[in-house]
Amino acid sequence: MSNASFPIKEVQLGIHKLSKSYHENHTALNNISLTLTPGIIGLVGSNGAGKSTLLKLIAQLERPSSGSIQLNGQDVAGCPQLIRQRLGLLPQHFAVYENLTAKQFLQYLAAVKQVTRKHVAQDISELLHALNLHEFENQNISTFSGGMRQRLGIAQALLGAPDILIFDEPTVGLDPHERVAFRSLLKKLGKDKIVLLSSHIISDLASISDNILVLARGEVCAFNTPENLLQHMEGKVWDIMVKTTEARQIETQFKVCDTQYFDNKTRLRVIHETPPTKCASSIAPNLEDAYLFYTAPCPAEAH
Ligand SMILES: Nc1ncnc2c1ncn2[C@@H]1O[C@H](COP(=O)(O)OP(=O)(O)OP(=O)(O)O)[C@@H](O)[C@H]1O
Repeated sequence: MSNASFPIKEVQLGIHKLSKSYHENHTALNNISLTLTPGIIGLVGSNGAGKSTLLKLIAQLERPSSGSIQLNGQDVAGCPQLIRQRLGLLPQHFAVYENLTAKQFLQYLAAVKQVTRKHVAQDISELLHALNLHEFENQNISTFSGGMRQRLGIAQALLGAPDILIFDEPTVGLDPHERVAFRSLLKKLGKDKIVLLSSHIISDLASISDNILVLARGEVCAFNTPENLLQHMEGKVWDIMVKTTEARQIETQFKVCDTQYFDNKTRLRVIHETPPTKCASSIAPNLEDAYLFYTAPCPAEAH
């Protein structure tokens, strides 16, 4: 497919049968195929599920063992620059130059990234404002708190107005106010950019993601809108109040996603296709239930 079939501003990433193995007998990512278009894609999965591996492959920081990535229909294998020049990246471990000020750091990175936009100084000033760092722009980064560093990391990813944004756990270290501000910034960005966002905090992704991508053991378990994921869970989440001794038995048979203890009773939130017990009542699902439905092993099967 040629680039001409896409509108000038539109960006599309095609991921085709992508696999990555770091060792002979361990596959970090197994045969993943996806099409990503502008919008916010929330990436979730347990530790080691393959989230960072997928993000690193898309960012052209690592090469796949097999499979391919296409930008607007063009295979990027021989030309990683195709993606790199349109990419903003906040890696999981973000390094800074401690002795530069926030403004100097962004100026330096703009030069490294060869940002050619006319008004780089104005862009930097706007980014410092958007991330609530303008008051500290002339302060050395060595004096910054963890949350301020993370915001600086987000600002540097946005330099040059890239149309593919990758944020690996961006909300780590942000206080609740900053999380809210970051979410509203993302909402604006997601209108015409592909924004890939990984997090362990499902509630952070629930309200802003256009689609949620669930990875487990290197494979895609689900890729759907939050609404469709919730709809799929209807009638599969149960509230059960039993004697504490009976609760133990239920825990060994079903996926239990919450447990509350009272005097001699226990309330369980259970995920199952059919009522797990006679006294189970159906309750409204949330995205955490959906996540556990796809990723948690069923205890009965594990035995
Ligand atoms: N450079 C590497 N060398 C060897 N194994 C690696 C390397 N990077 C990742 N892995 C392995 O690949 C698998 C997927 O790791 P990855 O970092 O992608 O998971 P993740 O979902 O991002 O996990 P986390 O939530 O803990 O960050 C893990 O088993 C991990 O140990």
